[in-house]
Amino acid sequence: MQQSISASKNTSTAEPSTGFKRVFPPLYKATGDASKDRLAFIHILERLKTQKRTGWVDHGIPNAESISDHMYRMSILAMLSEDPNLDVSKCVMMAVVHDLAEAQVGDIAPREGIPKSEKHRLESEAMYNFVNDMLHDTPAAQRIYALWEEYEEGQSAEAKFVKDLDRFEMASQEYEKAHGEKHDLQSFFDSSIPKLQHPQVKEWGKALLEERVASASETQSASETK
Ligand SMILES: Nc1nc2c(ncn2[C@H]2C[C@H](O)[C@@H](COP(=O)(O)O)O2)c(=O)[nH]1
Ligand SMILES: [Mn+2]
Repeated sequence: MQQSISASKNTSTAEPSTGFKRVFPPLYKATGDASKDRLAFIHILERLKTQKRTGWVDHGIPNAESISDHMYRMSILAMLSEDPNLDVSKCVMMAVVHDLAEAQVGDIAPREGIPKSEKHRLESEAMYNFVNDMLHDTPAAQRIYALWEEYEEGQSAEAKFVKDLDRFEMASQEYEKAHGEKHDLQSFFDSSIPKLQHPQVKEWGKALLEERVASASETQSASETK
């Protein structure tokens, strides 16, 4: 068996070199049949396509986007990077795995009040279940885990850039346009745009807010002329 992300042998209580210690028994128990276990991973990915993003659902948005919708646009936004210091391919891969654990844990929104440490632990358990029990720690699986962990640590230039994309992508969802003022979505802008760090994404955020102001005044003047 490949040297797993765990430093020790691949047992259910294996502690990976990253010091991760599994607390709960895995949701998926490896059968040992690599093909069967890999299919379990392939099937669980479907939840990213069907699970709607909690923040929008909580605000009553009908037909809200899914988790993979969000990650897909982020991956395209990553390809728009003009920053020579960023590894764009790495950013694209990081964008498409950053919320992967939500296939098992669900999309935890800030308003649910789950502590960051608990959210991280639940998501680490899920990622470990995917990589260790479903994908048998193959080098490709370990690459997924490493990208996810780098995003979570948020220290590298790529991780900071992708976190910016996470925030900007959410703010650029056009629910106000689609549903008028019926839903107060101000918190989605307040919690994202002001936190943008990367110059290019800050530029995008500024343009987005200018567009939002212009659109609101168009709506306002249209309603006044009715
Ligand atoms: N109601 C709000 N929901 C928010 C806000 N910021 C994020 N969110 C939602 C969006 C997603 O459903 C979820 C987390 O998204 P990740 O991409 O980080 O997994 O939380 C907000 O300000 N208000
Ligand atoms: Mn995200």
